[in-house]
Amino acid sequence: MPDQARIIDGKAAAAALRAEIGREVAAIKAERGLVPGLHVVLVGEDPASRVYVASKEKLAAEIGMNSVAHRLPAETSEAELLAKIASLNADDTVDGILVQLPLPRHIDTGTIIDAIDPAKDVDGLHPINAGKLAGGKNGLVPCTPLGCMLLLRQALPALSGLEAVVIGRSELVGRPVAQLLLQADCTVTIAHSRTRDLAAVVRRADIVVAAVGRPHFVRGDWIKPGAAVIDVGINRTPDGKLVGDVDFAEAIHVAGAITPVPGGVGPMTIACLLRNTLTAFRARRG
Ligand SMILES: Nc1nc(=O)c2c([nH]1)NC[C@@H]1CN(c3ccc(C(=O)N[C@@H](CCC(=O)O)C(=O)O)cc3)C=[N+]21
Repeated sequence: MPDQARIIDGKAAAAALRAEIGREVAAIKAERGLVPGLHVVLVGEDPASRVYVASKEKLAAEIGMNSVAHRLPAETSEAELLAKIASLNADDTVDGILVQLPLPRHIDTGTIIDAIDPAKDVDGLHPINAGKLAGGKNGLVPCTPLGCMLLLRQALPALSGLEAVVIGRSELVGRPVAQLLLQADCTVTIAHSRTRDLAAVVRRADIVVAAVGRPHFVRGDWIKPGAAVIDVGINRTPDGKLVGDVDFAEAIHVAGAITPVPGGVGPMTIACLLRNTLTAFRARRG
């Protein structure tokens, strides 16, 4: 075995995926005069959210989509946000709606997500889409889990029968990525903060997906030699550096393949948002 893991280049994979979507958008425009539309709604001034929304807006525009960011003040009421969503639901030129999370505390996230037309829910968070995923019938699938699977398929020729351990059980990542791994015929374990002897559970895994939100949480000696490691964590250290949930410096000497942070799952998440917008366009407008 080589003494260093293959680094899975999410930045390159995301650029290739965006280029492919861009070609499809151009063909739709040429053949039908239609432009898929992505609308991102941001409430408030959270600096990280502003950066993410600007990046989504820019990348959607770059591939020729109609890209609109709706920036609403922090004091926007739940009723006002619901009215905004209702108007986007009713607008036929809107294919994808993403409400950037987290929302200000006075707005109930579940109420807002439930109000999005499931056919336009490019985040894949609406209970209809989550329910379809749990039943193995995909509607719109959450972007980060989709990105994880695309990166995993680059690292491994076949997933069927492999042991996968997902660390984290969030609605946004842990649960949906576990469903996708199950669809790929992996044997799936969802581990979390109450899991006993987590290190021993992770050591069984041919595939590790770390989505806990704690810097350097997964240690090198938890990794089975040769395993594929997908690091979903985006943690900012006190000195402003981005680090994942996996101790990369340790894990790289044990894993067979590993995603870096930055440059791994993050860029794929945004590329998959654009892919979902195209998927929603096709499902709605043929
Ligand atoms: N409704 C909703 N859907 C989301 O999908 C959603 C959200 N809200 N709220 C916040 C989280 C976070 N998220 C990221 C997307 C891309 C990068 C990304 O591209 N990261 C770069 C680095 C960017 C940097 O330098 O800050 C990288 O990992 O290489 C990170 C994080 C989507 N989220």
